[in-house]
Amino acid sequence: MRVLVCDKVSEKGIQILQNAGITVDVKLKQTEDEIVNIVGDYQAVIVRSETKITKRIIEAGNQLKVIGRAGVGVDNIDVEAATMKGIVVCNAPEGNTIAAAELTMSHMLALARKIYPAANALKGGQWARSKYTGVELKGKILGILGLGKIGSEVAKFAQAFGMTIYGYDPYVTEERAKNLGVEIKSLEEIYAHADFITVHMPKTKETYRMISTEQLAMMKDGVRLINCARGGIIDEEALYNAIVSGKVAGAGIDVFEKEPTTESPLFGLEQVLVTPHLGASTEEAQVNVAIDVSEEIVRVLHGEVVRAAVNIPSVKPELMAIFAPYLDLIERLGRFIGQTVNGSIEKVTISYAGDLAKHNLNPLTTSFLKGMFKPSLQDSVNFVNAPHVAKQRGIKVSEIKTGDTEDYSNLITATVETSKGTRSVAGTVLRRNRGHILRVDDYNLNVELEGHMIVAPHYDRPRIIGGIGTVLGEHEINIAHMHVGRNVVGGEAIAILSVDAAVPTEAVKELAKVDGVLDVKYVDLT
Ligand SMILES: NC(=O)C1=CN([C@@H]2O[C@H](COP(=O)(O)OP(=O)(O)OC[C@H]3O[C@@H](n4cnc5c(N)ncnc54)[C@H](O)[C@@H]3O)[C@@H](O)[C@H]2O)C=CC1
Ligand SMILES: O=C(O)CCC(=O)C(=O)O
Repeated sequence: MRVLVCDKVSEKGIQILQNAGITVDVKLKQTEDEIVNIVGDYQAVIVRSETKITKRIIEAGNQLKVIGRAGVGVDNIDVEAATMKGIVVCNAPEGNTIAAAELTMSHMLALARKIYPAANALKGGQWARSKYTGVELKGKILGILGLGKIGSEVAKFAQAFGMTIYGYDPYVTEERAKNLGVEIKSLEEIYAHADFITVHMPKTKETYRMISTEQLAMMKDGVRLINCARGGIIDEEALYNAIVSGKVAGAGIDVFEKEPTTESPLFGLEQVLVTPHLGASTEEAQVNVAIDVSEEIVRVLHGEVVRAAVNIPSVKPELMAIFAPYLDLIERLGRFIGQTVNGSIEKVTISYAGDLAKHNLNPLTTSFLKGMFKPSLQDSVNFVNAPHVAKQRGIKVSEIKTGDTEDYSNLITATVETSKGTRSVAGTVLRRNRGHILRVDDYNLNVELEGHMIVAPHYDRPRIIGGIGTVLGEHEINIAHMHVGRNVVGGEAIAILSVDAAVPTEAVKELAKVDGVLDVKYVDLT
């Protein structure tokens, strides 16, 4: 067996592979074409963040069984293409947490004390003390967006410096935050009060450029920002303008929208401290992630149970035939819920009625959790780690089994309680093994769970559905199906629309303004 190592990883990991009888070829800084030409000879590939494993490479990897990421983010790997080809993608989710949290603190301290411009000035022959007077961290408010592994460590470190921590993470409960000593706040509150803001979430459709001109304007004058997560979460052009205008006092940036890069307008500003994606670059972290990913690769190549795969279910083969359509249905119900609830999730109850209830339903519940977390965690949540992620966030998960199904051979009902209310959905598998949603809260309907959907609770009165249609029409979005559920004439109702294209944020905002519409959620099930 042969492994191709495309980015520099610790020798300790390579030794693990070699000790398992695997031939290791280290070929760094290869172009996509070069990798396409050789990847057919390998069963496994290892990368860090630099090399992109594209669909072309995956398609050329005829013998590929596993792609290992020596680190957390798998956004440089086409996970969907790998999954389609049955290739396991695994990562090393924990080995570099401390390294990234410590780099964040380094940026924070360096920004507070203007270390970078002061050092440059001194080396350039200027002994300029008063120009480089800084601020203290003690007594300041730190806003942490994303309270996962790294965000939580940063919270602990910053508390040791006497900072007050405000946190925002839709997937973390008040209780978990309290245990971390973090006060959960809305984004608006953090923007209004924080002296320092640091981001620690994956790059998703939701987080991409989530800090841009509008958000920067809401921030306290003289705020300092740090991005050691993913390039693009803070809009680079908007940040540049906010620093030039004096609104933002400084920024520490480790990651860039385009990487690698040696050119950026931000590089010309002395208030900006930049590092070339060094979050995980400590000797310790590199040993940790290389060991973790190499052990995982050995497990995959030896056909053993994998621990940190981001794209495979763990269902016994004999149950797979029964479970397959329901695994897909329940993951979609989870994705639907994950995109339509308000507030942080505290409790999940899944009720299984019908023949399914005879089996161990753990994989199905796990599939629901995976779907529910997907909108925020993207590919870093998987069948192996979804229950662990729920536990980490203090979310209570329970299953109820009953033989009675009313009208369907199997009916799955998922109820999610959040800090802001409860949402319940029910679904089943109908013709051609397609998943259908049959109930949302108290409203009965029957809609195929796929593609692009809009969920809009509203008052049951004239002109509202017309208003929704007009907004979609103005955005050239075609409505494929529409279902309206109501219980009392003239009371509250819900509209579920299946549309033919993605709904841009602007259109969602306009839909929310239609008179009588109570809430609007865009659900992407593509
Ligand atoms: N600069 C570097 O070299 C490194 C960067 N990273 C990056 O740091 C980020 C965080 O990593 P971990 O803490 O290990 O991941 P994690 O998965 O433990 O935590 C991510 C957190 O972000 C939260 N989140 C998702 N969407 C959100 C939103 N819209 N608003 C607020 N919170 C949201 C999730 O609920 C989760 O708690 C990842 O993007 C990872 O790739 C990780 C290691 C090194
Ligand atoms: O491999 C690296 O150096 C980058 C680490 C990283 O960004 C991650 O683990 O998400």
